[in-house]
Amino acid sequence: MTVVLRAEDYEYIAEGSAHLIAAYHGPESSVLTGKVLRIALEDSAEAGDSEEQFIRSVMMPLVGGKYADPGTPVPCTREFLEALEKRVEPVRKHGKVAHAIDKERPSVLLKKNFSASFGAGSWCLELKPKYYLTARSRLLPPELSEKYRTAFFEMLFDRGAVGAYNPADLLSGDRVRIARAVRELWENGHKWLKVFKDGKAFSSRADIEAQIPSAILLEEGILAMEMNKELSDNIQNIQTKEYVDSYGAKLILDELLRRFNSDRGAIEEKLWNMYMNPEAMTSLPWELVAYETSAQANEQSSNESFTKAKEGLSELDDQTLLGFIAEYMIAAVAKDLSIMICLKQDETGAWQRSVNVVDLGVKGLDKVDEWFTRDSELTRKFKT
Ligand SMILES: O=P(O)(O)O[C@@H]1[C@@H](OP(=O)(O)O)[C@H](OP(=O)(O)O)[C@H](O)[C@H](OP(=O)(O)O)[C@H]1OP(=O)(O)O
Ligand SMILES: Nc1ncnc2c1ncn2[C@@H]1O[C@H](COP(=O)(O)OP(=O)(O)OP(=O)(O)O)[C@@H](O)[C@H]1O
Repeated sequence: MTVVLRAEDYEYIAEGSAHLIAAYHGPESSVLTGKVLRIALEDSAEAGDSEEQFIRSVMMPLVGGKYADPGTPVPCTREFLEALEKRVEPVRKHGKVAHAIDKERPSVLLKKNFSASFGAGSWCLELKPKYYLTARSRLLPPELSEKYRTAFFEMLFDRGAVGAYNPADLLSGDRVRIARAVRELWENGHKWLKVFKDGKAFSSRADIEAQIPSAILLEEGILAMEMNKELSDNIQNIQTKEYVDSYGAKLILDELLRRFNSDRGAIEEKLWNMYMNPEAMTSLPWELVAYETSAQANEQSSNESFTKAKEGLSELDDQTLLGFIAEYMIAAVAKDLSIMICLKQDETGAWQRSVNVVDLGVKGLDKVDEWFTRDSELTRKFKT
């Protein structure tokens, strides 16, 4: 699709470590009104086109097609990206790492603006239902067996990071539990709950309260989550399926690197073929799945099952190993997605509500080492 993009028509919404999102505020346009641009930052792994394909083929069937928008790639010029960078620079709130806009990209993604689905007067609550994953495989050494019982967020909670927030509450479909999770994030001022008005993020809870009582806003958000239990169930299913954990993923990746002469590019390419043919994905064979927690209580049996599973890796074919990695990478996307709850009160006082999901882009294989190191350290530190 070809459209004329002008930097002066765009306002900054937000950014992560890989993309910057800018909303259209220009003259009425059948193509651009109500849309955002998702613009790659330097060092972001994926290109716009492949992200759109990944979201369409892999993530939309999993989260539910009506909740997501894969976007449409549109060509852009270097001049546009330079002008846009100049325009948004003074208001940018960088992610964990600050990156410039990647001016070499030939296209950007045009997507629905889920922070302002109802136009002017829209409020939006952005919730990140992080971190559900618990280990499910025998490819976890016995010394890290705490992971069989403990979800990632609980380990962080133990370090005082997120109060009593529990993503299982947020995704439960039960109003009381959802309220507990949402209020916890609100009261802790945690970044996994952000608020936007007309597509602009607030920088403090006090600024929000000055415009609307938080009790009203949160209540509407909680109700929207309760009414969209189907989405919660879908996200929960992806986050809690039987995956290898980061330790298992690293072992499998190392095995694949040996087979493909240490070429991550070749593995990523094969993985990509798999993403585009999801029916080719296999499920974890029972030999690699643990589940019986009694085995964990018995250290000898646990040691044996780990050694056996680890040795067994070399006997599994490439397709099976790639299938484990593909499913693990998909779970990693699901643990980092955002739910955008858009709300608007009409003249009669009634609220309109829409619930959508963003940040469904594919993650690069180079992340596995980072996740492995962090998970292992966190698990070892937990309860010490
Ligand atoms: O590593 P985590 O769990 O802290 O999550 C990162 C996020 O941190 P946060 O949830 O805000 O604490 C981080 O969010 P911010 O940039 O801090 O807003 C990103 O979402 C990052 O994903 P990616 O590397 O850009 O694909 C996320 O990284 P991965 O999901 O790739 O690990
Ligand atoms: N379609 C959208 N409509 C409105 N706002 C959006 C949309 N997509 C993303 N955003 C906002 O922009 C932020 C950054 O987008 P996103 O998370 O997709 O960036 P990223 O850099 O790829 O990811 P990460 O946060 O994982 O680094 C989101 O947290 C959300 O606040």
